Amino acid sequence: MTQPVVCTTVDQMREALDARVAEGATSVGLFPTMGALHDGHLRIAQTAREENQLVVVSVFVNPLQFGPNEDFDSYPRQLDQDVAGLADCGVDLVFAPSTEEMYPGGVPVVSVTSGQAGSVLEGATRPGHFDGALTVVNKLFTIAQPGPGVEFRAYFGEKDAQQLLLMQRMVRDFNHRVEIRPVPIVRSETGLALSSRNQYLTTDDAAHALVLNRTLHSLAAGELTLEQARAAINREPGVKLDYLVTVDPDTLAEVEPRAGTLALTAAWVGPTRLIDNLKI
Ligand SMILES: Nc1ncnc2c1ncn2[C@@H]1O[C@H](COP(=O)(O)OP(=O)(O)OP(=O)(O)O)[C@@H](O)[C@H]1O
Ligand SMILES: CC(C)(CO)[C@@H](O)C(=O)[O-]
Ligand code: BAL
Repeated sequence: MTQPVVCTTVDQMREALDARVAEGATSVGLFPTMGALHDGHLRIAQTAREENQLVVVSVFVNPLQFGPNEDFDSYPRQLDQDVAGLADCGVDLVFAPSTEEMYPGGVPVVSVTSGQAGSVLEGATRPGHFDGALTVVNKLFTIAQPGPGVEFRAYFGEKDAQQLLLMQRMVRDFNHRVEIRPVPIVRSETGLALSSRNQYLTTDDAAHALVLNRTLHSLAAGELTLEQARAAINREPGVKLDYLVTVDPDTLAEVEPRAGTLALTAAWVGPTRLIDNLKI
């Protein structure tokens, strides 16, 4: 098994990437993450491995996308363990920059704004979150851009459905030369969507968190109305609903539940905020 090359600066990253392209790599897959990798991440890294000659995974806990009362300081950081998992997937390059490397001089003067689509749902509870996520991914697209003649793909999980849609919009709006590859949600055997923040859950929390996926399925099956589904989530001990809506998957406009819509939910399970979604 070959160890990935870990680059901590933009220059190192570009040098390593350019060298591999000069050696003949004709496709590059970029998978942006915040680390604390779980099996869902590793599945995505494997998909990127199958589809590209060169695979780059970025690991960066991006301060710009955290609100002042969110978990930036406590977010799990475990780079050595992450690199070991990525080595098993055959990842070539890991880009793990410091905050100073990504944002020399502090908060960037020029940044990406996510508009109306970034101010609803996740954006309503986490103001500025998507501006931060788009800004860092915009930089990553520039940093890992392999240049003309080389296919460039970027991988995003459907768990973060609103983020995925916004990334697609940014690529269209900024004419980024990259193909966005959506990856289906990876779940535990019990149905819980895998998430780095699941590390915060107690055993009881993890059991109560199953109400999210269970309720999405009941809604999709027509066994519950939206109101009943919201009530079912709020009845679960220790769980407090943020939102449960059905939306048009292309616009995020709220619509009645019907085939072709996407049910999206977010809830606090104890102190931990989780999200999930299901296509109806
Ligand atoms: N269970 C999953 N299934 C599919 N994609 C996932 C899953 N978990 C994470 N991803 C995707 O991996 C990428 C990196 O996500 P991130 O590093 O934030 O992990 P996370 O598990 O979503 O963490 P968090 O708990 O902070 O939400 C995102 O595109 C995200 O959608
Ligand atoms: C895309 C991303 C890595 C940007 O920081 C983050 O929002 C995430 O992990 O989904
Ligand atoms: N998984 C999306 C990144 C975040 O929650 O900040």
